[in-house]
Amino acid sequence: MTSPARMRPQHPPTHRLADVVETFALSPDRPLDAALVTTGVTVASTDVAPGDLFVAVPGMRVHGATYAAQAVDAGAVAVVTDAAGAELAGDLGVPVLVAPDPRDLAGPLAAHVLDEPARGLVTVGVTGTNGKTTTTYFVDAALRAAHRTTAVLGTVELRVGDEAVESPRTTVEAPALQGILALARERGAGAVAMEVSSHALALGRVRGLTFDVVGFTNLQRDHLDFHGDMEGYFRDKARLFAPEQARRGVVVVDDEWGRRLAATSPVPVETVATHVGDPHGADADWAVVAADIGLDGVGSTFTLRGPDGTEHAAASPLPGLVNVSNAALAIVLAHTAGVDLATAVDAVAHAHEIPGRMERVVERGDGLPLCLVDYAHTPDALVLALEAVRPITPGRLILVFGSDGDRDQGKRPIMGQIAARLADVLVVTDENPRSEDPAVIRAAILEGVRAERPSGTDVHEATSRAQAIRDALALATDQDTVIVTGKGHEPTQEIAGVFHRYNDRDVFLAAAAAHTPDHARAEQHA
Ligand SMILES: CC(=O)N[C@H]1[C@@H](OP(=O)(O)OP(=O)(O)OC[C@H]2O[C@@H](n3ccc(=O)[nH]c3=O)[C@H](O)[C@@H]2O)O[C@H](CO)[C@@H](O)[C@@H]1O[C@H](C)C(=O)N[C@@H](C)C(=O)N[C@H](CCC(=O)O)C(=O)O
Ligand SMILES: Nc1ncnc2c1ncn2[C@@H]1O[C@H](COP(=O)(O)OP(=O)(O)OP(=O)(O)O)[C@@H](O)[C@H]1O
Repeated sequence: MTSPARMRPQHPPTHRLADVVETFALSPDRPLDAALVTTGVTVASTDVAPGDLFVAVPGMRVHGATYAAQAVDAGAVAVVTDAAGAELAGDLGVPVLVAPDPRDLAGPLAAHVLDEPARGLVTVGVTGTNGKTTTTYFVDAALRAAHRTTAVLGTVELRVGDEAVESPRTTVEAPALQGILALARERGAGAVAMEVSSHALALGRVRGLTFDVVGFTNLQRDHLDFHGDMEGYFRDKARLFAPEQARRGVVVVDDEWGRRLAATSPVPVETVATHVGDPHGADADWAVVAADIGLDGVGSTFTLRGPDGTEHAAASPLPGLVNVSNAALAIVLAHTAGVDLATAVDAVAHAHEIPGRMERVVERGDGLPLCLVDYAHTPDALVLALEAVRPITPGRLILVFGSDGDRDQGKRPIMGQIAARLADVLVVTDENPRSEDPAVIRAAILEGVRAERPSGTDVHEATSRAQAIRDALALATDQDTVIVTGKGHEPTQEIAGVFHRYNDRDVFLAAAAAHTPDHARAEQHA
């Protein structure tokens, strides 16, 4: 698979270094050779391509200037940094260009050097605590119906047209983002949909990009270690709704944070209320006025009232009311980004599977249960996932799950308790144990399970995640649903510092292929 660092244009433009220095009022440490040119920008020495400007930013761990010599060895033509960085870097044999805030500059600098790639693209950004990935894929489905080639960027992957690479994080660093946008433009893409994390907003990763439309899903308690408190978290999210970042916005007003954002946003916003019967729906521009579980026994149908009062029959292809919310937001986002409303409604209803998000890996039938993979790894998300799957499960709900090591320990028994309350059969296993003893993590989960289900009936434990999936399939009939939660699309499992190639979907498919359905078992015994 291509490295994210290689998601760059093949034929980048060329800019004279002296012009860049003048445009951004940089202070060079020496007279500049008029022949010096640059063709790219990066903040990571490991990603330098010959011709790049290396922007050395002060980080939380280390100053990027520590790696300036490596960047120059890899072909960087100059280093942009602050005064402290210039001192750290010393004499590198290439110009050192000083700026007061190199982190803030990295995005605009990359956009300039790559000739403002976003200008030729329709751009949609989605932020919020939950639902970013799902909403972004729904938006991409609608954009694809209107623009033949699109790009979609987020937690799961960085995809331009048919080429995809694993994503290093939800929102990549600013110069990497501009590089991907330039690649998208080079490949003839018409539109880009991307997730914008709160970390990205706080760390300027989308600086230099003014989105055509941005969306807000919701705000729930999360990442307070980084943002300090809910006010700080909200302030960072709200940065996306500033005029230099977005032309227009669409805000889900189901929670108080969304209502506050809509009321204070400096850019024009449309509001969407997605809870049927919520009194805030009356004031919202768009509102979900009816919703029913039903589409193919998996998704939901719903009615979306528009600003002119017209009602539109719409559908979400994923189970659960949260996905009605995500689908409604995506439809309005795509429409605001120029997609005809009927086209957006139809495209979202038929959106392809989203890797690891309620992904249907095996369909029910021929002795096999419905097999789903979901990313739910918090107590709230686990409740939503199990509640969404119950109505489409004629038999038993079988859950394979665990909990991460080196992360929130308090949630382990809570997840166990929720699982025991909402699922019928449990297979407790490992997620990413990291540096912790996996048995200790499972024991904490099982403590919560026992609190809810002291009998221990239908509770199993498996020391290997792949074995847990095989065990679950062996227990299931075609009336049951097996759902594996926690890792979603993840391509690796982290155990004791080693990332092993591992993916729930692949294991599920292999186990299903090897599975001997009930009726065949009965025939074999006959
Ligand atoms: C808080 C945060 O996001 N930190 C990220 C940030 O750290 P930092 O700026 O403090 O950088 P640093 O590690 O001190 O290094 C300083 C500079 O030296 C450079 N460097 C460093 C090493 C080297 O060999 N060469 C080199 O050039 C780095 O690229 C960086 O520019 O830049 C680093 C380099 O790109 C990231 O590794 C690091 O992500 C950390 C590991 C991380 O886990 N980030 C998470 C929290 C994050 O961003 N998550 C959100 C999603 C959250 C969610 O919604 O769940 C995301 O968008 O993914
Ligand atoms: N609109 C929503 N409101 C509340 N919860 C949601 C919503 N959409 C999805 N979820 C829950 O959040 C989980 C993550 O969904 P999704 O991946 O789309 O969100 P995300 O914002 O990208 O989160 P992450 O960064 O963790 O991937 C899902 O398992 C689902 O249970």
